Amino acid sequence: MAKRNGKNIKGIISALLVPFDEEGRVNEAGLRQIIRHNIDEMKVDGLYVGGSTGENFLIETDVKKQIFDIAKDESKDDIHLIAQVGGMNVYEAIELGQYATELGYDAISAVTPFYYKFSFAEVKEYYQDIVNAVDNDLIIYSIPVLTGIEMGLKEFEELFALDNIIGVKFTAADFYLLERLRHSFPDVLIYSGFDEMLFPAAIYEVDGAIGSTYNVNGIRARGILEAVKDNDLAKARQLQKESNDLIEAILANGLYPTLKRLLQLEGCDEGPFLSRKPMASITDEQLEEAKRIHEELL
Ligand SMILES: CC(=O)N[C@@H]([C@@H](O)[C@H](O)[C@H](O)CO)[C@@H](O)CC(=O)C(=O)O
Repeated sequence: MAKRNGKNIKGIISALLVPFDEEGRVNEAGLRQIIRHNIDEMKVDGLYVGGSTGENFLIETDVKKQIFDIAKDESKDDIHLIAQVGGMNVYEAIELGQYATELGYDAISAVTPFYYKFSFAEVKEYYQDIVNAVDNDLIIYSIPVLTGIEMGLKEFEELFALDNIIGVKFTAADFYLLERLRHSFPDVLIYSGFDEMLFPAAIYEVDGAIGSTYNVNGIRARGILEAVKDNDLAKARQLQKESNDLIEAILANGLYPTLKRLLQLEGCDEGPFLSRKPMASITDEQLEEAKRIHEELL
C-alpha cells in the first residue's frame, strides 16, 4: 500500500488502551468497542497504536501485529493511525514498521531504545536503521523519565535532519526545551505527551497531543486546544483544571485499570478488560473508586 502523509496528523490522538482476558489474549470485541468509543464519542483525530498505554512492551510481536490489524480494520480511514513500533529490538521495530505501513498506517513512531544506557550515536543509528528500512513517516517518541534518554536541541536537530522523520512526541515537563524546539523547527510536528500539561504545551503551539486519558477525556482535551487557539486562556485553564482533577484521581487509583474500568462504565462492555501480566488485576477498592471517578469527575 502507498505511503500515507503523516504531516496531516494533528489534534487529539488517543494512545489506544487494549483489554486482555485472563490468559493474556487480546479481547478483540472489547478493543473494537474502545476504538469506536474514541472515534464516535471522543471525536479523536487519531489513534496511537502500540504505545505504552497499549501495554505494548509486555506483548509478543504477533500480538502487536494483531492489534495493528484490528485498529486498522475497525477505524478504516475515519481517523489517522500512528503505529508505535519502537522498543529495544530494532529488528522488531523494522518488521512492525513495514507491517503497519503495508496496512496503511499514516505514520510510525518509535520510542527511544531504553534500559541500556544507549549513547546518542546509538539512538541516532537506531532511528536511521528504521527510516532506511521503512517507507513511512516517523515520529520520535521521547520520554526521558522512563527511558533515561535525554536529548537537547542539538540532538533533536540531528534526528529531524534524517529523511522521513517528521515529528516528536514530547513527553517531558521541560517547557524551555519545548519552546526552543517549536521556535527552531516550525515545520516539525510536535505532540504534547503529558495530558496533565496540555494547556501550557498548547501555548507553545504544539500540533497536537498523544495520550492515554484522551480515551475518556478527549472532548475536554480538544476544548483546551481550541480555547488556546481562540486566545480564551481562562477557558483553557478551567478545562485543564477539570482534566487534572480527573487525571490526578486516575493516577492515584492505577492508570490502566482505572481507564479500562471507566471505558466499561461508558458502555464498552464486551468481555474482560484486564491488563497483561505482570500488571495486577483491578481490585474491589479500585473498582469502587473508578465508579466514583466516573460519577464525579468524568
Ligand atoms: C507515561 C505515560 O503513561 N504517558 C502517557 C500519558 O498519556 C500519561 O498517561 C498521562 O499524561 C497521565 O500521566 C503517554 O504519553 C504515553 C503514550 O502515549 C503511550 O506510549 O501510549
